[in-house]
Amino acid sequence: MTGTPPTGTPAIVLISTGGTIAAHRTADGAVPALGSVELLTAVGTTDTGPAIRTVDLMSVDSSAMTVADQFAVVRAIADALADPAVRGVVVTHGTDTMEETAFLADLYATDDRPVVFTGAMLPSDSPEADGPTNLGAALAAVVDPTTRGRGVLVAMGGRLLPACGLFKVSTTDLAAFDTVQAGGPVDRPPLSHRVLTGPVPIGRTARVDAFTLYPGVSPGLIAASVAQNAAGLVLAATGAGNTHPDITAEVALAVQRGVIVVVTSRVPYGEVSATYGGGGGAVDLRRAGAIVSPWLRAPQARMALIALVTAGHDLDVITDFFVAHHS
Ligand SMILES: NC(=O)C[C@H](N)C(=O)O
Repeated sequence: MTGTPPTGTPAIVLISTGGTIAAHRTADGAVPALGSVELLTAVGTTDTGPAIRTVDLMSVDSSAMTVADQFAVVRAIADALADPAVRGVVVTHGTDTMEETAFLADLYATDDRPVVFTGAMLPSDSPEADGPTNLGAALAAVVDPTTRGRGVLVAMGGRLLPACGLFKVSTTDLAAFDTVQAGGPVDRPPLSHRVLTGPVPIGRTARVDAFTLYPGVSPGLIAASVAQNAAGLVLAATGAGNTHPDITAEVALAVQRGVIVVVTSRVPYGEVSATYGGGGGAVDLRRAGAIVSPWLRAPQARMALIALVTAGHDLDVITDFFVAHHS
């Protein structure tokens, strides 16, 4: 099943980036050590499925990934899919930021071929390592006809979930991910309504900061971010998108300076909506010029805002984008 078939021959492309799936335990903590060929060896499959072309892209803990690294992953997927003989792509990735990179890849996914991210919660040299099972599931998902056209998927702990709306729910469980909308995935806009159809950017991308809000949060955090030329801000507000009136006032100032502000929630599940007023409610934040993100939570909203601002989209397009990610 493995090998390095040349461009133009039917194949799955496996891109490795590091993470626990590739990690060995050391005296200084677990660190990535394995490349894609070693990951495949651990799966040990011997069936007669398509050959696998391997790409060792990077070897990092995903918590240490930069935005440039994340875009490099998305470019590697696009490079792989540029070969029409490629059936689909599997990406091995750390779980800490998998919801961000997989969603970024989903934003740029413009054809039906499956792209499946996977990782592990236990290092590869652990007796109960979950990586080989997860990688086997990801490889099987790529050749399963039912995964075509479903956007980027994540195979972990026996579950196959869409990247859109995904978040890490456990620091330890093998089924470490869930989706924000209990009962079903968050709708992705149809391919015909995609706004990120251009090439995946190379070089500088827009700076977007994200803050979790809480009682007593200082509006100065937002002011400092604006002073440091953030192009966008994502606020993980309390409840269904609410905060203190002082934050609303600072948001209004940021918006006046051309900063795009997206309000989401620090609560894991459920819709964020403009329901409450009182000066700090999502009704007020929206009046101050913020966009309310109904379903995308802060890590994914931030990736979307980085991609949309970098592509030069204006406030109307960006507002429509968030609204289109509905239930
Ligand atoms: N389970 C994991 O993969 C966690 C690891 N720190 C990473 O994200 O790379």
